[in-house]
Amino acid sequence: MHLPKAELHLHIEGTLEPELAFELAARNGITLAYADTEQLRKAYLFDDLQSFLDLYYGLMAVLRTEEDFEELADAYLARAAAQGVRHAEIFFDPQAHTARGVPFATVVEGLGRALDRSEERHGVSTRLIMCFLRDQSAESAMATLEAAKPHLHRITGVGLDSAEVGHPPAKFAAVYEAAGALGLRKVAHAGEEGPAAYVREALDVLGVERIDHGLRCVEDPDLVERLVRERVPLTLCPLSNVRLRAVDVLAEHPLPRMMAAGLLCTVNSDDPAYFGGYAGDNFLAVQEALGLHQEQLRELARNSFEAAFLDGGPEEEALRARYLAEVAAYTFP
Ligand SMILES: Nc1ncnc2[nH]cnc12
Ligand SMILES: [Zn+2]
Repeated sequence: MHLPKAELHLHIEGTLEPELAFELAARNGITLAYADTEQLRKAYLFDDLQSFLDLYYGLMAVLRTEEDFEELADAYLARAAAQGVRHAEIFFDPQAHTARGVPFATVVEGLGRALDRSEERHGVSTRLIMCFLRDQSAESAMATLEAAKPHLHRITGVGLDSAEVGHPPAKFAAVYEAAGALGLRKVAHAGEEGPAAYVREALDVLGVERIDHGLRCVEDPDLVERLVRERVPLTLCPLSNVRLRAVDVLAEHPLPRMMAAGLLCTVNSDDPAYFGGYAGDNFLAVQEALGLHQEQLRELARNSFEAAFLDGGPEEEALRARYLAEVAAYTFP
């Protein structure tokens, strides 16, 4: 049995496995540029974030109907549950779909159908976070927030993803302010490929509560001290960092140093279909490559529930307490 954990950094479109991509392509009459799943998998050799994003956005062409999004999310939840995920806060990229003519409602209602059944079917509680694509305009982000308004009962928060360098958080100050006014929670990718200054800006200008990745904060000791003091959670994604060359090899990942510095670290899978593993696989990989002890793994699991958006009243707090009790009671094999 896997250590119980929350997954807080997971792009649902990044869970599209080659087998499902071909199935959906056939169903929707789309021809992929790859002969088969094997050839597609061979294309998963990335030099950096952009080389991944090109493939990731391209393959989304197969996602067209509510059923497609429902199947995608249900398949992820089944896999996550099998690796100990008890709570998942799931990102989606509405602009990557609306730009292809797929309505916002199709995406969110399709995902929502799978999420509605998740506790019963998979034993996984869920939240949905819509991400703005930072390499698109601020106006497009604002229009996306507007399109989300009829669906806010399904959406917990907003995030910021896609190509980071050259697209600093401040570009999205107005849309984050508007999202906050609607009661949405705020997170943002920062310090994945971009500098530590982007982490600072995400906190100061956007008012985010968590930083997605945040890896490059280690280059700025004052920032590390602040993140520790303010207990800002970082949603790290170790296998992603290796595949996108943010670190050379997993054995050199700064996770142990970051934990030792007192940072509130969590371990997540980012885009597991592309980066070689789901949440449990990431835990196992850091245990092996970095020699983390069992109590450090337990700390990561505890952190994941502490950083989760499970503070919306007594029912959510009770759920969080139950998950934390499961972590405390877990015995390693
Ligand atoms: N790791 C990542 N960084 C930025 N944008 C993304 N979109 C999907 N995965 C991403
Ligand atoms: Zn990400």
